[in-house]
Amino acid sequence: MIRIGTRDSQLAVWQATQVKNLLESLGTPAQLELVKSEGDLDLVTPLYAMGVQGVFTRVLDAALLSNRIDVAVHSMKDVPVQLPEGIVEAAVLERASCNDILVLNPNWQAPDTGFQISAFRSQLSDPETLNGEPGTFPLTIATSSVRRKAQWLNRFPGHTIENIRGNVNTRLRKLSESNWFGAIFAAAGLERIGLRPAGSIDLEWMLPAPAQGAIMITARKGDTAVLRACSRINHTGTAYCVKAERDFLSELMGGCATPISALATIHQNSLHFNGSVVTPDGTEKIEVAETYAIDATVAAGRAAAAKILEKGAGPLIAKMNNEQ
Ligand SMILES: NCc1[nH]cc(CCC(=O)O)c1CC(=O)O
Repeated sequence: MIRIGTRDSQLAVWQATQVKNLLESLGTPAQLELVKSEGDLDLVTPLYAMGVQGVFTRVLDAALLSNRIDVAVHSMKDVPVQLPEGIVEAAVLERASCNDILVLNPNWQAPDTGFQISAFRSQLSDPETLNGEPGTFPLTIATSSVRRKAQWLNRFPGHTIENIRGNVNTRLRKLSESNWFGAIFAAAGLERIGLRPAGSIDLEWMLPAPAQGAIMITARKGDTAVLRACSRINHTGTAYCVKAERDFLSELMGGCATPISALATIHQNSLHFNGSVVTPDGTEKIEVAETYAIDATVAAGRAAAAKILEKGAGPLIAKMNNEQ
């Protein structure tokens, strides 16, 4: 019997249940153990200001190391690139949507100043930078992610960003009780639990967090039976992509508030890698877009990091870290 540790939010339990079902479909019985995390208990402090890595993962790490659970299931983007001593990656499930989406506030009051919501909608779903005048109306958008804030302000410099915290259910409620235009969410988080509101807009132009939309299973190092069972539900293509994205992040990372984005996808025999570094105020952005042969994937993330440093990302990251 494999004991699967998970946070107790609806999304976390859904993800852990996926793992349980997959393991059981291959003949390994499993049960869920629900654990509360600091990231869920403190709903006021923005994540980047909590000052530590792994606010969502630490409690599960402790439960693993003290043998109260056998595996932990995480949204992979919440897992620090450096795993604690004694804990290893056991498997990555096939990635769902990696997009960020804008959920519109159903109670937002349109101003009577000629703001064209339909025109703005088509700007938002346009993957390319627009010619015209993007987002000249000063909207307020909610997110507590410095990465989303940076990319939003880079595209819509006149907008205001408000902080919003909590699991997806809490954030949807806060949005509907606010006067904000909308809030940014990971598509995967809402879609998995059937909460993606009709009319939400996929932000194709916004580059996701490394490993967004992927589910990671961790286990104790050397726990051979558990690691073997998990390896059978690993999705190799996803594992390659998220490894490249997290290698890129770990090569560049200086502080936890650095808005670094990355997305790797596999097409036939190549791995396409897109990465960016944007200053938190949105004024400066450096991007890379590279294609690597699939057999070079082990090095793809580091190669892309070297490329973006060549393009001048180093001083930008250093400047942001100094502002912490
Ligand atoms: N940081 C919180 C978090 N961690 C994982 C998800 C959603 C699922 C995913 O991206 O894999 C979310 C919610 C969000 O960003 O809106």
